Amino acid sequence: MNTRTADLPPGPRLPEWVQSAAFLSLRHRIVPFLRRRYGETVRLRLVGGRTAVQLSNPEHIRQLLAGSPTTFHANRGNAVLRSLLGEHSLFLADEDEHTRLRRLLWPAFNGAALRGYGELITGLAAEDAERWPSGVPFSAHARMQTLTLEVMLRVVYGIADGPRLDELRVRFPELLDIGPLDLPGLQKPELQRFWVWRRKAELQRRVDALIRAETAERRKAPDLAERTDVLSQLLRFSAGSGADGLSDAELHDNLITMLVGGHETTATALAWALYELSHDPDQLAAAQRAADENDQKYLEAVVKESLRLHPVIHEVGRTLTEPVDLGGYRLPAGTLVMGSIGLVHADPTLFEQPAAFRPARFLDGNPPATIWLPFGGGLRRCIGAAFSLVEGVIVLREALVRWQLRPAGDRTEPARVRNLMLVPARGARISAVPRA
Ligand code: HEM
Repeated sequence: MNTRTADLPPGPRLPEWVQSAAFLSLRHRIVPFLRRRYGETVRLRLVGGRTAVQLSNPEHIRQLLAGSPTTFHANRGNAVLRSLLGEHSLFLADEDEHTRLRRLLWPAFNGAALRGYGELITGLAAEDAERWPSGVPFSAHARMQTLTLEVMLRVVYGIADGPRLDELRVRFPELLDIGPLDLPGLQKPELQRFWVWRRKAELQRRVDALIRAETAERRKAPDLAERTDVLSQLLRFSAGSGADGLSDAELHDNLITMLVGGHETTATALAWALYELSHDPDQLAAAQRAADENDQKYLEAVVKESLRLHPVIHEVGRTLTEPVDLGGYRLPAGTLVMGSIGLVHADPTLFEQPAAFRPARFLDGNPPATIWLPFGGGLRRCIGAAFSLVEGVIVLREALVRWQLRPAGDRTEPARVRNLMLVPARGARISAVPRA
């Protein structure tokens, strides 16, 4: 390895708070600039004296993601996420705790389990597509958010019609809408007795109570053995794993984690896919043909290309527990090392014409996993990756067999940061008329 023992990589000299604020709110614009200005490995200084290093060379990112879990911690356990997700979240766990939780959650995401979700998702996607407005511009992002929330409620949580479902439909989006004003309350629980933070804390308590009530009922459900939703499967697997099974608190925290990790991410990927197709008659015709023939491979390529061109998560990070040689530098313990998914996906040496939307690039054998990174990688690769691809294929099929898409504006929609994700800044507006 080309290791220097000298300093950290070069990077901007602006004050920490400027670098942090810029990175938090404009990362997708700043990161390409930093790459051009300082090279493929760049240092950032964040508030609290924290050093971050951004990698854009795929081989360095591969080393980051394949690194030992004792050296490369997710360490996402900052107060904000901990307060929202709960201390037993897979997202926050490291080393043995992470391995154990992942083993207990995995059976609900493997191939056999995924096959069981298809029918339910198809029903929800078809029902939604039947209700699209005709000939009137609408936000594909808002529409897809409503639909993927419904998938979460019915397919992941397995909640049946009734007052609990109605209430969660309203409360979940409120809970997940986290603006800058909410952050102090999440970081300092003592503030939760006051002002807007009190309302958010009450909301979280109410959601917690609803999930606990659902879980308690489901445990006793007479049809638990036959149910295919994620929660029911986890309850069954857990009961079968003896004392080592998921505790109630672990189950609860990871249900919230799946909601946070899987709802808006999938909605965003689908919204961009519909937006891109609406602007490209040839790609739309190819995708419609695939929908008519139920060519799942092609439809999956559409979702994958959407995630390449518009990665929802712009970078994936690990914190070093000891010094590591990476990217040509000896990085000290405590450094937050980020692999830039956005830069790799936009690299013309890796993807021909990277700014073009071309699903076919995913047909003749996938691009190597080291350069298509929307779900991160290594032992922590997104546990819901296959789930969201299955969902994406079904939702696209049900929409495209029914609707002719049309653009509702020019093709210049930028992304903006929302809840740590990159989402379409203007909602990915499209219009649709029934297919002839
Ligand atoms: C297009 C949709 C999605 C995208 C782009 C996405 C992206 C990601 C990324 C980048 C990570 C971090 C991986 C890493 O650190 O290497 C992650 C982790 C995770 N995702 Fe997703 N995700 C999506 C859908 C889902 C769904 C549907 C679920 C669950 C139902 C889910 C649950 C999780 C969980 C629990 C983790 C933590 C995994 C771990 O630390 O072991 N995600 N996701």
